[in-house]
Amino acid sequence: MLPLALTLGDPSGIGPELTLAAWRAQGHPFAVFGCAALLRSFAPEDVPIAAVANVAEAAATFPHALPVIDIPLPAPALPGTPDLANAAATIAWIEAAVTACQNGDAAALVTNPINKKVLKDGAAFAFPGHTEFLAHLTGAARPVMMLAGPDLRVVPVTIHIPLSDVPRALTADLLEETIRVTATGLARDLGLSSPRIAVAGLNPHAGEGGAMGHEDAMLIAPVLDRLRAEGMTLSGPLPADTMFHARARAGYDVAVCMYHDQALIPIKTLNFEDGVNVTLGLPIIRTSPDHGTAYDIAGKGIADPRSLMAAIAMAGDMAQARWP
Ligand SMILES: NC(=O)c1ccc[n+]([C@@H]2O[C@H](COP(=O)([O-])OP(=O)(O)OC[C@H]3O[C@@H](n4cnc5c(N)ncnc54)[C@H](O)[C@@H]3O)[C@@H](O)[C@H]2O)c1
Ligand SMILES: N[C@H](C(=O)O)[C@H](O)COP(=O)(O)O
Repeated sequence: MLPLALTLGDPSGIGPELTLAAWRAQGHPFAVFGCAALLRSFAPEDVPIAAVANVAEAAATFPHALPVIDIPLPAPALPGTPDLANAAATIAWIEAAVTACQNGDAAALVTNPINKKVLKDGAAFAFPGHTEFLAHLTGAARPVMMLAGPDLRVVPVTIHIPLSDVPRALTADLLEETIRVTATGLARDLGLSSPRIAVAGLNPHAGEGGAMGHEDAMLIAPVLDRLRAEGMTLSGPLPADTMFHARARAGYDVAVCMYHDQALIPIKTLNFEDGVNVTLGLPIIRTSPDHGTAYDIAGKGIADPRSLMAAIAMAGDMAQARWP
């Protein structure tokens, strides 16, 4: 199978050191889209760094050196101290890696964490994160963020918007499209042909019959009724505070939640070390670790590589399932 395309992410975050650890693990082969000089600057002797011309060359290189498709940084990258001058290169790594996937040179995209504000301030990055940027680059109409771990899968319907904007952003169309993309993605890439989908309410106690809000009964429930009539297996709108204990989780394959933290608090509580961020609804496969740039520990050699390694493994498994 083809190698993966791995982007280095924020060069001052923990992505570079996690990438060295992922290469040492010698899991699914990958080509790094990043800066060879940066990686050489702190790679130990047992991790040789080799600049390669393309992903195909990376396949032969990977067993004995970390292959890098080199797009050099303009400024030194100090761990934990981002430099806005490096924002454009960070974005260029993502663009080049997506092109490699679109050209069929790479099997899937795995992205190390970026810092959205650094990219916005340093390069006028106009997107809330990878999810929306990758949809823009690939022409995908409705990208869906899913966080998947051994104990839970979650999908936030609304993502990187202020909590105060959630009720206004939560439309029947968005909810319906998110559920459809989720069901399709689980069937195509994760072998769940008729996924059991639990849907959270927006309000406390799912609105308490209207006493604590109307979105649950007036917006969410009619969408679920419509999709159930098509044959989908859906439960909800459920009170979110009793959806995530072990017995509740045994009753579904994925939890669709109304906003970012309603989804990400339970998954990062249960599976922070090995959770994976998967973007559904794209024409390419994309995974990412479930964590961010972790400036507070960058360069200290204590960052846990397991989430990145899980993202690499999941990307390889999804590619194998899609193109056996
Ligand atoms: N996939 C992504 O690109 C992605 C994901 C999440 C957050 N972010 C971005 O990262 C930046 C920082 O976000 P944050 O502070 O909310 O979250 P964070 O995940 O960077 O850090 C939260 C805490 O978890 C710790 N942590 C994170 N990853 C770790 C690892 N692998 N091993 C050990 N400890 C780890 C950090 O040290 C920190 O104490 C923000 O700009 C955010 O948008 C990007
Ligand atoms: N909300 C995501 C998480 O906590 O993992 C994170 O910001 C990544 O978003 P993108 O994949 O859109 O960059």
